[in-house]
Amino acid sequence: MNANSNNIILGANQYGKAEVRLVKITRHTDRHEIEDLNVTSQLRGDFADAHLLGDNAHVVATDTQKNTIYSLARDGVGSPEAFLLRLADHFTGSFNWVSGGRWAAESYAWDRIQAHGTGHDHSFVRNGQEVRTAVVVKDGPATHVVGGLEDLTVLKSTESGFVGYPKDKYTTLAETTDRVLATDIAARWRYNPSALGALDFNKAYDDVKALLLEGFTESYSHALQQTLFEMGKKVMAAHEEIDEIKFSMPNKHHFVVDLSPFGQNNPGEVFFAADRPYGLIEATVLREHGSDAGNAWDGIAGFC
Ligand SMILES: O=c1[nH]c(=O)c2[nH]c(=O)[nH]c2[nH]1
Repeated sequence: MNANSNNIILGANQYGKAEVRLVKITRHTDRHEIEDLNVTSQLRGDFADAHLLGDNAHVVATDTQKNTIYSLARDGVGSPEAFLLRLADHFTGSFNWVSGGRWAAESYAWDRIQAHGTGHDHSFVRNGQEVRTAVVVKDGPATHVVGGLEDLTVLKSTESGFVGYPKDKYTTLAETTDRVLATDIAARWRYNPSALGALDFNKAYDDVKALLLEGFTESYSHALQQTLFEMGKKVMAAHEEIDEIKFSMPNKHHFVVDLSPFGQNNPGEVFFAADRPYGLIEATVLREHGSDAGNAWDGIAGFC
């Protein structure tokens, strides 16, 4: 123990406004567009005096951060990732003691209401399929962008089994070569920083989502672990700008109900869909020599 080991000092810190709900309607024509986000802004930099002395000279108020989110949205959102990058540039460019930060968004999709056979110009219905996520982390010169989605619920009614696992005195699970496989896909993917300038984030998002869904369907699943890896490999093979993808997926068990007390058979038709407990399968799929992740993953909870 050295003489100063009892000194108490300030460690990592960041602060900002969390969960700013923003709806942007673009009405350049009678056919309106809607963008719906939940945005969090957190600044990093020289904020020591605020913590140590109560001197707020560097503290860009969280209320100001909230107002900035709304003001920058006036010029359009575009994509969650592009919007967060604009916020990052704004704050680091406007205050020389702000060296970086973390900006995150969830976004919620809306579809046009189909009325009289066509999509309505200004009436929408929430598309509850999944929540899109985005995170921008800027620390000095490095900028990281992580796209993602969660709660994309999928199920395949066959072409899945689970056999060959170790059996001990606690094992009661019967092997099966035909079961229901269901999960809520949560995935986050990290873009190579050198690819950011040229990216159409909305196009990449739509394509990654489609590939994840295709990957889930494609081959016979020997375990959710195998299916997870196949899904990740498929995304990475098609998107060289993505260096890493993390998954967290519950195995939502569907138990075949014993109908024999009622004199009925049940060849995999009637299930008890248990909501808990569930298996929880998590893994990262990445390029062996991909870009350095830096601190891109800090603060992204629920993934390994
Ligand atoms: O796809 C699966 N992976 C597991 O690790 C597991 N464990 C279990 O009981 N069932 C399953 N299914």
